[in-house]
Amino acid sequence: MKKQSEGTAKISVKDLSLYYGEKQALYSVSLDIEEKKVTALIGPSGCGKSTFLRTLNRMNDLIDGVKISGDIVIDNEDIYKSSDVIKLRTKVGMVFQKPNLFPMSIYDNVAYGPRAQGIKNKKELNKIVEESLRGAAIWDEVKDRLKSSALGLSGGQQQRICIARAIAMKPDVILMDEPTSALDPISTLKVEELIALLKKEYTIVIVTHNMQQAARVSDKTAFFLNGEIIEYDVTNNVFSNPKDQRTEDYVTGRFG
Ligand SMILES: Nc1ncnc2c1ncn2[C@@H]1O[C@H](COP(=O)(O)OP(=O)(O)OP(=O)(O)O)[C@@H](O)[C@H]1O
Repeated sequence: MKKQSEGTAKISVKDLSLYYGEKQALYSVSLDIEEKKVTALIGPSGCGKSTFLRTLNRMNDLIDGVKISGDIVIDNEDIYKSSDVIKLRTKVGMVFQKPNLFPMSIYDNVAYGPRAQGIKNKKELNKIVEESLRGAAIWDEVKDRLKSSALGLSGGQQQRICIARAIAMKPDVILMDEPTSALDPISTLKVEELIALLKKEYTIVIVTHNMQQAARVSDKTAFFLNGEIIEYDVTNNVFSNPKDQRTEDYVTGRFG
């Protein structure tokens, strides 16, 4: 039973099903995602975690033959009924598995989105770039080389620049699809520390294969299996006191 004392739902998903052509990938998924918390999506390969994540900013719309039913309400607005996908993707930013910076300077990468939105004033752009890099805990490392190529940074630094690029759009929600799977342990730790800072301001949903990571960074965890949510609870309960045998088997490493 869901307790009423829990935080406010920023995102409310009801009865969401998704098909890639004939193949069903999500089965009537319902989930309330709390504001300014970190929600982890875990489960074995192919269970639908990334598919689910991508529905939250309509990234699946870009794939041919995708059919979606159900509702996703963000801030009282059904995102599949409103047609303004650009506005949605500004509000719900995304960070991918591999850093995907543009072959341009650090500054231009972070300023890219704001410029595309029409911001041209240099002072204003400088402010956004600095605030975003500070917000992504990488300002001190790059402040003296803002005009150098972003691709000259380490993978971990590049991923934090990707996070800065997302922050520069002033989103409410940041989706992260296995953001540390391509990183070494020290860079992973830095990104995890950053996630802990970011949740003061943003609602974060993260897909991870790394169970320790889910346990370290998230407040709530949803366990997916074959396109369904098997268990969704406070992270500590999912890992220490799971209600479903399948969750227990997964978190204790019996399959996956
Ligand atoms: N573009 C696509 N076209 C067709 N089927 C797809 C597509 N993307 C994903 N699928 C299928 O949908 C199911 C769910 O995939 P999804 O990538 O969401 O799982 P996942 O849990 O994120 O897996 P992983 O942990 O391996 O990334 C899988 O069976 C996958 O093969």
